[in-house]
Amino acid sequence: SVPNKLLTLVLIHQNTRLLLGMKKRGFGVGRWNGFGGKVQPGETILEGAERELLEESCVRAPDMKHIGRIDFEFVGEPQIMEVHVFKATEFEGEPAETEEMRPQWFDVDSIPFHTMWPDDVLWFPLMLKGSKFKGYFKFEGMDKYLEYNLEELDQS
Ligand SMILES: CNc1nc2c(ncn2C)c(=O)[nH]1
Repeated sequence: SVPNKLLTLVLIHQNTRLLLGMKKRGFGVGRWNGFGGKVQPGETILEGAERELLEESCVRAPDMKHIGRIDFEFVGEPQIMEVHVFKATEFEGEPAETEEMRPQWFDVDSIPFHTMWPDDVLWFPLMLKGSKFKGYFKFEGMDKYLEYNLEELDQS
């Protein structure tokens, strides 16, 4: 049994637009996604999310809130990826391209799901409407999930 790999994912959702980044290298290269990465030793998950957002997009989002957790299992890999999802509405600075990501605004009605992780189309609606959620996906390779569960959590 291997401890989960802690990862972060930050979405900036401002009125009818959503900030995504085109991943230029590494895990998920070639797909639009939120900003994030590994949580480092000695930092909280929130600190990791703030650090990755700044590193990958050049903006800060002090009002980001934890809105969900999705565990990803990949067939044949013992370590589960525990992704903590954060959402912000305000940000400071100008989104700018970095070595990791090329940021771009999308209208919430035209999110490029065909060039994103296949699970995103399932949980993005929950993220956009402000629900808190918990999910699990079992992937076989990078393009197919074999099973999943996804639940909205009570806000009360
Ligand atoms: C495997 N699916 C998936 N993985 C992600 C995502 N964001 C970061 N990581 C590591 C995502 O949206 N889907």
